[in-house]
Amino acid sequence: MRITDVREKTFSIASPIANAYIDFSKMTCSVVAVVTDVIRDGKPVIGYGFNSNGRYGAGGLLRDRFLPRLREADPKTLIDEANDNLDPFRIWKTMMSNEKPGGHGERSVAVGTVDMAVWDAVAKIAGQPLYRLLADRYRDGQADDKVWVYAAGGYYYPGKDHKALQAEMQSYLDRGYRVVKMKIGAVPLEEDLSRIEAVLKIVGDGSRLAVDANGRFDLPTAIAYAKALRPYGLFWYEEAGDPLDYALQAELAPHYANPMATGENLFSHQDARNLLRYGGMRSDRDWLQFDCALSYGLVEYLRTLDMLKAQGWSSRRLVPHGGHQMSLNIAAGLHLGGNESYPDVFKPFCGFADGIAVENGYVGLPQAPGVGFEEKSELFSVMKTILD
Ligand SMILES: O=C([O-])CC(=O)C(=O)O
Ligand SMILES: [Mg+2]
Repeated sequence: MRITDVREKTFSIASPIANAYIDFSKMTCSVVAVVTDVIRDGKPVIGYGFNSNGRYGAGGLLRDRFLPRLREADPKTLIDEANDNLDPFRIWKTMMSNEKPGGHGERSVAVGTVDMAVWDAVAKIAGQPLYRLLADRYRDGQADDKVWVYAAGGYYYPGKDHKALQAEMQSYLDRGYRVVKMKIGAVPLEEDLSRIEAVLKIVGDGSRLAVDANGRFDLPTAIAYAKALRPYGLFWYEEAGDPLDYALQAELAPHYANPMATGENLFSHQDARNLLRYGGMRSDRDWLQFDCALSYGLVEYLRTLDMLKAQGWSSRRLVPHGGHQMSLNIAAGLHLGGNESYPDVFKPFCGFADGIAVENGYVGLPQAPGVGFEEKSELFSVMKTILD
């Protein structure tokens, strides 16, 4: 068994939306295909992966360093002999050879993208949906058959008034979501409060609305928002300050007793550990949003899960950023608290398999082998062009 080809192609996911920190007018996304010589249903098994929104495609890093290392490796060193499959851990080690620790930068995006494709291939070779394979290997066969998801949107874009924001949120509720998320921090506090109140008129209760500042605030601004948000009893207050400013997060906590969330821009288990060591995050109410696709993949995410356990955190406090099917499989197979969903933005990389509806805030998973990309026709028709 061997990898016969591995390819990357960069796609545009540009749109006019903006959060408090960036607009997405030039956003791109890498897709990777890992082609194997294993035949299933008369065809070679091909694993696919892509990187999450918010970080740009990693084609340069992939072409310069990570894909050549895989191509040059002795195929025998990439195999899991016990399971007669590819070995994601050995593949990860090969990709990371001659890489110094620390300063994680964005190579974690490149490696995370390949890692997704490798796990997709591994599950296809095993003939199982990925979440079942993960539950069998790591959770005594116990998988969740549905996953809690929330609808992320509420972006700023030119000309978007309260009415449009309310219509967007109403449409998420109409599609079965119970909790929605909106952006804050790109306009003055008073204006954000009026946007929030407009959305509360639609969702009814603060416990059904999360807000996301995308790391925009300094400590005084984060505290001013905390004080203003507190009475609403929101689902969570996300990424108030710079993702690496653990002291800010810790100093904010006493000002905000309600749940907070952060972690989407921490790309390694060491950075995640620093958040738990120094960020004042509270294991009884706060949420952690590490996204495997941006942070060295599931091989690294398993280390993060071990670290979390050692620090006394439940895996149910994890709700990954990114709204992709890979994290949905991880959530179901490894017992996370839920997953993000983007019903309308970042198409076609957002959303779940065709014909699987959100019901009362929960979504099921397709039963096809792999991550389930082939079950999402709009996405797969784009993904497969990488091999043309
Ligand atoms: O706007 C973004 O960069 C995405 C984001 O923060 C989220 O989904 O939580
Ligand atoms: Mg966010």
